[in-house]
Amino acid sequence: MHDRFLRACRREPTDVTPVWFMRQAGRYMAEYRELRKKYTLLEICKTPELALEVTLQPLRLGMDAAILFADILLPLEPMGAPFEFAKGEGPVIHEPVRDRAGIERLRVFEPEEGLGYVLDAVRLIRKELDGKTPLIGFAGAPFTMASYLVEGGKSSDYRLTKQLMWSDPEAWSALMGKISEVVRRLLRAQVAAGAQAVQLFDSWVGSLSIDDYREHVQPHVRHILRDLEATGVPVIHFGTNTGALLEAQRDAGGTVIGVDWRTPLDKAWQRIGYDRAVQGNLDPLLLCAPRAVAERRARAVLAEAGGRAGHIFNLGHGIIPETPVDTVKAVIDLVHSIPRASLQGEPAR
Ligand SMILES: Cc1c2[nH]c(c1CCC(=O)O)Cc1[nH]c(c(CCC(=O)O)c1C)Cc1[nH]c(c(CCC(=O)O)c1C)Cc1[nH]c(c(C)c1CCC(=O)O)C2
Repeated sequence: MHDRFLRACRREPTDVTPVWFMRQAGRYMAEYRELRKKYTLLEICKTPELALEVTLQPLRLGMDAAILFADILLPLEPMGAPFEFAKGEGPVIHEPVRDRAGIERLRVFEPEEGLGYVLDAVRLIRKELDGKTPLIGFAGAPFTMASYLVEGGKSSDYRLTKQLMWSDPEAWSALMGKISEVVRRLLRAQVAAGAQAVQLFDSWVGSLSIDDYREHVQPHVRHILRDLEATGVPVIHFGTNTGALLEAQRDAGGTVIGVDWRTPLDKAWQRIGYDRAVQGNLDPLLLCAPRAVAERRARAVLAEAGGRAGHIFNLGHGIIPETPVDTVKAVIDLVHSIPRASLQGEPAR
C-alpha cells in the first residue's frame, strides 16, 4: 500500500513528502483534451467508466493520491437548480436562487438517489486502484456553492451573495443550512463508498472579512467538518485568499488545512498549530515558469515545512490548462527526491 499521503494527513513520519495537485486531471493533459472531443464535462462526470479513466490519467506522473473526477457543482441539479458549463463562460445556473421562495424550493436529497453516479465512480475507482494509491473524495463548501447559486455563475465581487447574506440573514442561514446538509451527506456517502480522505473546497471564502466568516459561514462549515471527522477519515479544509481566516478555518475543523501561496507555509503552520497537518502551497502559475524557477520555489516550500511530519505538498490552487506536463512531472520528482529528514532544521528563508 502506497500510504505516504494518508500517513502525512495523520502527521505520521514518511520517507519523503507526499504530493498531489488540485485539478490534477484536466485540460493541461493531452489525454484529457482528446476525451473531451468526444464527451462534455458533464457526460464524463455522469459516466463512472469515463470518470475512472480521467481520474487515473495523471497518476502516471507519480502523484501520491488520486482525486475523484467530478465537480463541486454537481449537487446543484438534484437540489433543483440545474446548470450547464457554457463554452468560454464557465458554469451557468439557469435559475439563480436569490430570495426566500427560491431557497425554500431547494431540496436536501439523499446522495445515493440524487448523485448515484458519483458514488458509483468512487466504488469503481477504489476497486481499480486496489489499495495502491489512496482516493480523495470532495465537495464544495457552503459559501463557495452559495456564490454560484446566487450569482448564477462565476463572479468577481460576490455582490449578490453578500447582499443576501447582509439583507436577510435568516434566509441566508436557511440557504447555508440546506447546502451544508447536502454536502455533509454527500461526503459521508463518498466515505461509505470508499473515499479514503475528503477535501472541502471553499475556493472563494477569502472574499469575506473575518467577522462575516465567523458570523455567517463558520457554523455551517463546522456542521460538515465535525461530522466528517467522526468517520476517522482525514478531512482537508481548503480555501484561497484565506490569509486572514486561517485560525477561523482551523476552528471550523479539518485534519489538514489547505494554504494558498500568498501566506508563507512556515508562518501559516505556526498560526494553524502543529496539531494539524497542512497542505500546499506552490503558486500554480509557477508550473508555467521556467523549470529551474519552479524547482527553486518548490524547494523553498519544502524548506518552510521544515521536514515536520504532516506536510502534503500541493499547489495553492488548481493547475491551469496552460501548464506544461513536463514541469508537473519535474516538480513531483523533485519533491520525491528529498528525504523528509534532510529538511529538518534547514533555515526556511
Ligand atoms: C470552483 C470549483 C469548480 N469545480 C471545482 C472547484 C473548486 C476548486 C477550484 O477552486 O478550482 C472542483 C473540481 N472540478 C473538477 C475537479 C476534478 C478533480 C481534480 O482533478 O482536481 C475538481 C476537484 C473538474 C473540472 N471542472 C471544470 C473543469 C474544466 C475542464 C473542462 O471544461 O473540461 C474540470 C477539469 C469546470 C469548472 N468547474 C467549476 C468552474 C468554475 C469551472 C469552469 C472553469 C474552468 O473551465 O476551469 C467549479
